[in-house]
Amino acid sequence: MASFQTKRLAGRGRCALASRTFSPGEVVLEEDAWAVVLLPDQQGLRCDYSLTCLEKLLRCPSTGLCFASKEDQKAAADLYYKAELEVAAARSKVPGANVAGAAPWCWPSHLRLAWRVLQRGAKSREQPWLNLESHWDELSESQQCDMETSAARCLDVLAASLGILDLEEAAPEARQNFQAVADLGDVARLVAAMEVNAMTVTDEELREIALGLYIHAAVFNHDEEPNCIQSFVGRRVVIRTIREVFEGEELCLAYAEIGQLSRVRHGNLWKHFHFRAFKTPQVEKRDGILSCVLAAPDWQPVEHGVGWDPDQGVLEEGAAPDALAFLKEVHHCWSEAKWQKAWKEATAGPTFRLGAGHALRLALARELMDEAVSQEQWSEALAFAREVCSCHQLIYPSGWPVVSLGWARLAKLELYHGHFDATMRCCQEALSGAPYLWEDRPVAGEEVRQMLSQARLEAQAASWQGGYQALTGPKAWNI
Ligand SMILES: C[S@@+](CC[C@H](N)C(=O)[O-])C[C@H]1O[C@@H](n2cnc3c(N)ncnc32)[C@H](O)[C@@H]1O
Repeated sequence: MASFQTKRLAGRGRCALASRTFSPGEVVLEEDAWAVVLLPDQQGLRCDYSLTCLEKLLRCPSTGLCFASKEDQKAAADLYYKAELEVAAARSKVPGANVAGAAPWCWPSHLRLAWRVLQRGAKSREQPWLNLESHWDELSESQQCDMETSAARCLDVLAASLGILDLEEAAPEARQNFQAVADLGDVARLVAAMEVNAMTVTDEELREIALGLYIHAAVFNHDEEPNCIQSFVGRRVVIRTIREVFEGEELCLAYAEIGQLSRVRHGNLWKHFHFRAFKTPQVEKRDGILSCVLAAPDWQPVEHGVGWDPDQGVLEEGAAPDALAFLKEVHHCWSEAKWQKAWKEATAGPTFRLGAGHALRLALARELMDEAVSQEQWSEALAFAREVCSCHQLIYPSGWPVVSLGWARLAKLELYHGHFDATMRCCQEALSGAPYLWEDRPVAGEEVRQMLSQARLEAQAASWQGGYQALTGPKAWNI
């Protein structure tokens, strides 16, 4: 039985409704991408097909695409790579003809994804994108015009990939493949739908690496308190429940960072997904923590804290002027990468300080932790890793992956410092907070379990010998 049924609900479009009751951590959907593209900064570092990160990749001289192995290259060839090679060949034979402008592998990520989706559809003569929400009617005329221009480019490239110079004279199979998807209006809607439906693919450490279209996962709506979470294993998405979900309840994901002030998140949801999100009591509470500024002499929160966002900086609306000036000063140091100075001002200033879960405090603690790790300053790294974990606990719901990853990193540093009880606590938090997280990260999960048993043994030995032994330093920083 399918885990969910798709139904249309007023004001929400298609929705995924649970077909039965689910326990926390159960898989509700596992799906291969219909198409994926690496983000520009990952090209040349990862396999274009499997998304594996490798030092040595096979590089295609015609397209610049890189692959981890001949098998990956072959799998990509069947899906999209052969078509892109045909485009490269057409471009080199007749410069400019039919394939004007930059090659598709140089296009912006969403358009590249649309092209790969279209190409696969032509080959299989299917158009699964016709069901996707595109918000076409809500786009401005100039946006629609841009989408149509992009659609025409996709169709030009598709024709080139099929060896079509003149449709009338094309080989019958190529012509039928092309005609199966050639409606310009539909392709323009496909381009628009990529903005709304593409999922950001992340690696084991939750870094953004690719964009993917997942036809079934695209049914899941957003919720401010989602009951499901997605993770990625190569090109595959795995969606799991993070709490108990009852039969008939809607299965939802978070489209945007929840450890961010709601006004920033809601603005982005409106801009990119065309719907209004509302504040829940938990969101109000989280907003208060993320923007809390403390004032001397008794270090009580100022009445209106000051929000901050890495892209938008200090958010002024409704803020107390002197607290605002304080945050601007800290932000100024942050923007100039003066992490230590910013941290001092933020946490040891005479008049104002940042609350324990303030968004800027978390951003600074993360920067300082990473910097200390890269410089192998392990006691600083430990101090900031602790800060990061305590900020996480205040901000994120339990079971959130970033929280468990934070605990796993801290465990490593605690172990290095011979703090075996703390290591055990961190490992247990990492493993129990989001047990499902480690299923998709078997190597990292094994590392956490090994740290836990090592810390247990060391703690026992220390209690017999009355002291701790020096340990070898953290090896790879891969969790
Ligand atoms: C990836 S699609 C999700 C499935 C979509 N409902 C459909 O009909 O295909 C994203 C779109 O779903 C709608 N949506 C998602 N979450 C929503 C929510 N919480 N409230 C209202 N609409 C939502 C918005 O139109 C959004 O652009």
